[in-house]
Amino acid sequence: MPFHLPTLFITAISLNLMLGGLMLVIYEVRKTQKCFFTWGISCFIFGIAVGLAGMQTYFDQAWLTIFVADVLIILTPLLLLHGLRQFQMQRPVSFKLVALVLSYSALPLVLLYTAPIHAQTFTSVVCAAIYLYASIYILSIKQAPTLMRWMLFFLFLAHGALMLAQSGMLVQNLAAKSVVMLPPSFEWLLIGHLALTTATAALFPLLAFAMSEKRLLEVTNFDDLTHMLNDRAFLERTGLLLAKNRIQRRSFCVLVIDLDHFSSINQHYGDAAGDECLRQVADVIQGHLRENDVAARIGGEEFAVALADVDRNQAELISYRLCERIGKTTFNIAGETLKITASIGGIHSRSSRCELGDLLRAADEALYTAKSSGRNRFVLATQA
Ligand SMILES: Nc1nc2c(ncn2[C@@H]2O[C@H](COP(=O)(O)OP(=O)(O)OP(=O)(O)O)[C@@H](O)[C@H]2O)c(=O)[nH]1
Repeated sequence: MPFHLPTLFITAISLNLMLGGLMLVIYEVRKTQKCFFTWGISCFIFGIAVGLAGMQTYFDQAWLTIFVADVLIILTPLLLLHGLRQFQMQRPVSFKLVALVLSYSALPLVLLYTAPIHAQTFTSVVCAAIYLYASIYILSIKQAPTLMRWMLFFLFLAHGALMLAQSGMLVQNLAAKSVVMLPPSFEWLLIGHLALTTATAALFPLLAFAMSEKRLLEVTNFDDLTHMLNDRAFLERTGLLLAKNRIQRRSFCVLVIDLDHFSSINQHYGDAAGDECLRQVADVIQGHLRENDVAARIGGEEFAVALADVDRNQAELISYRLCERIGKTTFNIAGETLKITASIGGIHSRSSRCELGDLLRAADEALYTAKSSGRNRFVLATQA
């Protein structure tokens, strides 16, 4: 079915103006994310470029309807790529790459703009190269959710392939005076182009919101210093583990690990050294637990561990190993090696009715006993 070319142009312009407006609205509420401003401008520029290109048959000014239009068409994916770089780096990014590619592309267009199909072939090849590059670039944005990264990869790849197909078709019709004389299948390419632009533009805000959501969860659930769970997340996850244990009538153990005389590390080596020590202790703890166990930093130099489905012997063995491993680890801090010990208080419970608050209180009491009886040891209480 042949399409009416002016209708396609008008649809493309309106769609891009709408998408550009949407991006600017998002930028208005998320001023720190400059990428939305860049993507918005990219949509507007594409709308203007399509408008100029659409005037080819009505307005005999090739420098405007071909040269300027094609430069703007190349600028569109370049700005899209620039926005992705701003998004990835989360800081101002230099426009050097955009300026460089644009000037190298504008030079051949100065020679080609009197031959519309030749100019458009060149423009399509440059755009294809930028889209293909963007498809590889998006895979390097590791902080983006995997599914979204792959969706954008395929969209950019498809856009690059479409642009190559467009240039192939243009090469076969180099004798044509304008795109109006091209076969109807050319219009299908334009429709594909519109569909891909819309899908890509719709994914960008989702990408940014998914990232903010991820960051928010990190801030609320994880400790910045050690990247372990924080006390809030520990209570939440251990509560779930305990509920599961209740259903399966399995025994449960909570350990509270407190570093000994930690204030002296800060006093002798400084707070930064103390921080590094905490990070390394966190690694030691996490390296000794099973996949289903929950470990967290619940206070300054205090950690907690919830062990699901362990009998008393296993709980003792784990407590002993943790104490021994922390005590034996040599911490390399600011060129110096130092040692640190930990005291562990724990509660092993066989009751399916135990409450987390009670278990933590009992573990704290056991910790107090471990500290007052000399430190660098574990005390494990039992709740029937
Ligand atoms: N570097 C660093 N120090 C911290 C952090 N949070 C708490 N601390 C320090 O941890 C120390 C805890 O001191 P205390 O509660 O007296 O305990 P302690 O010196 O380990 O002695 P005992 O627990 O009785 O063996 C204090 O000096 C805090 O400043 C942190 O995030 N980084």
